[in-house]
Amino acid sequence: MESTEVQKNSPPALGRAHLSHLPQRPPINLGFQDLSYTVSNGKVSKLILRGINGEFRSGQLTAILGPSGAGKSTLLNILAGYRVNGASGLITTNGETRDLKLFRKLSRYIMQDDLLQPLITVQEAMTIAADLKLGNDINKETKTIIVEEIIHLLRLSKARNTSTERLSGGERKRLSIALELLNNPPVIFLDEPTTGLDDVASSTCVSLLKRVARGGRTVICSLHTPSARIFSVFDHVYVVADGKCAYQGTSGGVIPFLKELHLPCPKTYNPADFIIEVSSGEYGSHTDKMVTAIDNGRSQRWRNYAIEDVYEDVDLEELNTGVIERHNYTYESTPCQQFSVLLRRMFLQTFRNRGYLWLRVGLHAFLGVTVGALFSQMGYDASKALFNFGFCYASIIAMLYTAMMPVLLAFPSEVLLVKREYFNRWYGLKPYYGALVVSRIPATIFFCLIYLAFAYPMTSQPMELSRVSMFVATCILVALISESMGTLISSMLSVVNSMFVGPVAAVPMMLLAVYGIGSGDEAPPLIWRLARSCSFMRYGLEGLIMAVYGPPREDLICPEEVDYCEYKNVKYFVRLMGMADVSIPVVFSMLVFMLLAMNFGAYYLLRQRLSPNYAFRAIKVIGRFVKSKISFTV
Ligand SMILES: Nc1ncnc2c1ncn2[C@@H]1O[C@H](COP(=O)(O)OP(=O)(O)OP(=O)(O)O)[C@@H](O)[C@H]1O
Repeated sequence: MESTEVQKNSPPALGRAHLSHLPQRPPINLGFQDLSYTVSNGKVSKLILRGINGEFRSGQLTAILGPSGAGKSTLLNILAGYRVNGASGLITTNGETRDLKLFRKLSRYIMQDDLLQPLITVQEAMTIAADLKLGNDINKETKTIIVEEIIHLLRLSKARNTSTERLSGGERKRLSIALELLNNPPVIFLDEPTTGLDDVASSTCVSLLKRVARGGRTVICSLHTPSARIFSVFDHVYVVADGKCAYQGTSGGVIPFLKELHLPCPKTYNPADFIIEVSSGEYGSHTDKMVTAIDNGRSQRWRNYAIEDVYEDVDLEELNTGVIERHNYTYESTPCQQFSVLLRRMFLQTFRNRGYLWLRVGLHAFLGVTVGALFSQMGYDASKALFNFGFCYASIIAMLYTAMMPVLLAFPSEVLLVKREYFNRWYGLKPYYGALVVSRIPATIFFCLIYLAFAYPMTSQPMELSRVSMFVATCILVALISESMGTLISSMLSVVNSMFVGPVAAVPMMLLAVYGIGSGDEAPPLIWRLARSCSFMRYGLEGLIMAVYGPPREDLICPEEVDYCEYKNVKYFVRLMGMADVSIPVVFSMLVFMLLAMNFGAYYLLRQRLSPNYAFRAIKVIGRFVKSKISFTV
């Protein structure tokens, strides 16, 4: 109903005016002078950008071209503020020194790899992004109109109900751009937006970017080798060669520029290919000549050469009023709104992943039945008390692995997505992390219950409500802590490293949980007692033993065929396990404390991964230095 209304409202012709409902932003001209960038990998430093200059203007579509390894991505990363350390020189916005913090709020960076949230449709992705990025100041109807305008502009109407993982390469690229257009950023950086697209898709994508630029935005793309047709669409071309500026001006100015340097472009040749080949040294070393002719980017001589497309009609003032400082670039939505939108998105993705959900249901049921069968009816059997202890131990190990492993597998990829959204200021990290934790709780509880629904009755554990609740609560807490431990580990590591570190880090936890058990009242040495108090598995095990054997419990039943049952008396058994002094409130307090500590740790590491503080940057530098010292050249 709503969408038909919007379609009726949406203007038939597409153009700049279509984005009329977007929040207004001031135009930004981005300049840089004597920009250099050095990377140091411990042993040697490498100068990648060498004192280059340039200006990228509002309303124009700019291409950064150059041979492979020339420094295009580096320049883009530095201008976007994605890389800061090692850069020197002056970067300006509208003639004033760039305030990086403010600039980050103004600009959006669309990376090459088109990371998109899975399991949601294009329409849902746009609506969720609009809720996050446009906040409550804009009403629902206006948000719908904005979403429709952008969907039309980027020609995504046909794919609106397609899930993001089923989109074609071109559609993914256009959706990435559409998502970032929602709050009308004045500066948009795109790292190789045409990579992986065929000629037609590349051409469509670049034409759309030009229309976006015409709306008063500064659009800057790094490109590899554009076709002649695509090349001619760009208003401004900036060629990087060996870290220096080899040309800056219009695309039409390339041939005369090279002709002046006695480098005539063959008639049938693509000027983009030709200038890249010349600057990569294929026709001899002409780079220095080009750099001198363009004064390493200072010369504006070719800036307006043969401009065919007159865009004075674009009323930038009308669309973009005010100066940067007058705009409020804090998050458009409150942390509570961000939390609720993100939670909605996470629940939607969880429920959509039906196959995976059923797999987990099946695996937990299988595990419950297997463990239940292995320890069948041992709960009241005095001759099998030690085995029943084994059941409790097996249960916390099952909770550890079933909760931690999925996180270790999925979270490293999720971090890359979060990095993109966080860098482009969709939301703050606190609402994101809060939503992440809350969204996982129902599934974790549900899977725990499936396991216990089989394992607990099959092993004939006591059916008193208080004991059942305590057993269930302990298992759930252990699963939640394990999940947070998975997040903590995988927030900093790749999938491969997480999958190695996670299980290895769990081993000491498991060993410490049972260290010294069986020695009765005799306490282990202080150091081991301290180490044991760091293991959440220990408290988990104590919680489960107290749930099944804690006082008041009558003696266990000694089967007739057994002559003597040493552990008939539950109190004696508990004392022998070294758990006579275990206090249930302490066990639960420690589990809750460890859950909080693990989550704070995971949040802190995630924050450092996304925006490292000085200490973490120093650790990274030291790490790289150590790595370079211990690396051997074969
Ligand atoms: N952290 C780093 N350590 C060492 N060298 C680096 C680092 N980052 C970039 N470089 C080097 O800097 C040069 C420029 O890299 P950059 O990625 O900017 O090139 P590019 O022009 O985008 O290349 P391509 O078109 O192949 O992507 C390359 O030679 C690259 O090896």
